[in-house]
Amino acid sequence: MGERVDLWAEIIESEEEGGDRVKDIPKVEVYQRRKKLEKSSEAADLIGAWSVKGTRTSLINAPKRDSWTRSLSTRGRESIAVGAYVNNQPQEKPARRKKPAIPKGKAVKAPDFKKEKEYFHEVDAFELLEESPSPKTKNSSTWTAGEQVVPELPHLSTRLEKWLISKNLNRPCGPSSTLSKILEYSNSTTRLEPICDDDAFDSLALRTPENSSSSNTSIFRLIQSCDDDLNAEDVPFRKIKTEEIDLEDELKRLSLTSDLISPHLDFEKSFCDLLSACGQMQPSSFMEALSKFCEPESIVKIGEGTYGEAFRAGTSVCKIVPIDGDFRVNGEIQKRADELLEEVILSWTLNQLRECETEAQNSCLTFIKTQDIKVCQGPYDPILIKAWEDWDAKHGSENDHPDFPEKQCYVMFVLEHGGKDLESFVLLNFDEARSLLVQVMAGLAVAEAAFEFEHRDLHWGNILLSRNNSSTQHFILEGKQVFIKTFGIQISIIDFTLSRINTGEKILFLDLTSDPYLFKGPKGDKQSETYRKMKAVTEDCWEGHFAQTNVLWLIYLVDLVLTKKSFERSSKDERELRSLKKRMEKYKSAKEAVSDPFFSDMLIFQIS
Ligand SMILES: Nc1ncnc2c1ncn2[C@@H]1O[C@H](COP(=O)(O)OP(=O)(O)OP(=O)(O)O)[C@@H](O)[C@H]1O
Repeated sequence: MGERVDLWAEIIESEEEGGDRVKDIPKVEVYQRRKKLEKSSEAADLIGAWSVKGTRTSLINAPKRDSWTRSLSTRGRESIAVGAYVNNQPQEKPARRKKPAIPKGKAVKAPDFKKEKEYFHEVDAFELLEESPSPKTKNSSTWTAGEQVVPELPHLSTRLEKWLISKNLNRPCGPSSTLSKILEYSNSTTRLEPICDDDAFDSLALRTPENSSSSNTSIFRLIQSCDDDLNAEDVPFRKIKTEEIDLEDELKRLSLTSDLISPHLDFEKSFCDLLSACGQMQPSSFMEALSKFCEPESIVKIGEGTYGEAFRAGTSVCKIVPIDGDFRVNGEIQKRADELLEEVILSWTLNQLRECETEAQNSCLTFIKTQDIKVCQGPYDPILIKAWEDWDAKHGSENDHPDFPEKQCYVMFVLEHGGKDLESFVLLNFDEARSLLVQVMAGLAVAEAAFEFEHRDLHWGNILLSRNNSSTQHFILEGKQVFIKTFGIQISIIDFTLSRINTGEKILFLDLTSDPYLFKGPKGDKQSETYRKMKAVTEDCWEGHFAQTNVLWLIYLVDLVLTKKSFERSSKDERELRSLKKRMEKYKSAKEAVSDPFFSDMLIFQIS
């Protein structure tokens, strides 16, 4: 147990002595959209304020990713709570910065903040002045949620947050429940309804624009259950519930152990939500998590990205992404729990497309299957380090050697093995090339129809291919059953970091305006040009739905097949590809492209 401290005394002391220091801390903005960071200036300042740990490099002196290829780093995933908006029209291109419409046919109820306001007034009145008489709260923040504005940030949370941030303390999630419960209250902008029903997580993972109701906005505020009989690990989602909090009691127990305190209230909440979304009460060790999928000794590294290291574990692939650390990894600021939470939700949402029930309106197998997601903690296991070093010796890693401290946290995505990426996959003939194009196009069309999905980063590293014995694949697009000729090729789309989706509850997207470097890739390079075209199409309104971005990536793909992939083909085949590309330029969505004559003899519509 850590040393006992008097929390209020420390808060007061830090506000009195360290006024400047507190001022230097980034202001806590609750439930507001994240401020954009210019990579060069503001981000650098922010990074400078953090402690940056020296990183070891790989064995082979491979070139590290340059700033352009590393450009994902400053992106902050943002989301819009669908329920907060009232525009119920089908989505057209919205005006710049206008909030997008919610899915069709959903009644929207504006959140009721009255109760919270009353509640916080009560909290403020609750002898806080008596307990902490001197310092004044200088900055009162503004909460925004949809169109609602609640102009008072509760006194309690403001001061606690500042103090905690200034302490930069560690935050093991589980035991700090006393504080996190209070934070939960302080940060909440939605009704404090219990979410102890069995469907709490189902509603998070399985809601679609078609079946969602606007009432369940509280699903992102899961609090861990403290039931003693729950196994700490792998708690089923239905066991997650809210607790009734006796605030008076909590305040009386505000003398906390210093090693159980979060550095950031919102951060703590995100981390807890992330754990909840992964069905955990606390992070697992790597071995605990990995041993469910394979003999740990058999683990081999198979690939790497800017953020993720991919390992084969049995028949699955584990992509490990470090999070929340205060030092850079591979030259990049580590992603935060809230960003990963969104990627987790996005992955589970896309998984729903794999369910091919009779009443399904949209279904396909094109997006990689997410089998499990776990939060892990600890340094890299020696087995993983060996696998990393073996790969480095063979391929020369662009990433840093994985030296992580005891408290490092990660998200581990357990995915189906999707095969080889398009960059290295050898297409044998025109039929295989057509199969690639039609499957990507149909998959995007299905995801557009189901979730207004846009991938936004469909370069050849994010399309995996494998061969199998089947000749067709089943899709359902807006209720229509379609069989697609595959010529024995199976496509899997991965990496949803930049993707935009409407889950029915929320619109999840990444504000790419915060990453100007993404649009500064080399002139004439197809991938860089595609980012620039996306920017033109969206007019930097990244939260909006512009299915045309999917078409831009399809055009990129046709270009790539024509210019970068060599396979057996005739000049007629090339002509067909070129005219497909031309026609594509007129389409506004992948759904429109389905009816292109290029694909007609590959699609077999089932007449019901
Ligand atoms: N399910 C999978 N099956 C096979 N290989 C995979 C799978 N997932 C990832 N990989 C391999 O790992 C590499 C890195 O994965 P991914 O692109 O998802 O990581 P990332 O860090 O998000 O990348 P980026 O740099 O684009 O952000 C891929 O290019 C691929 O080679």
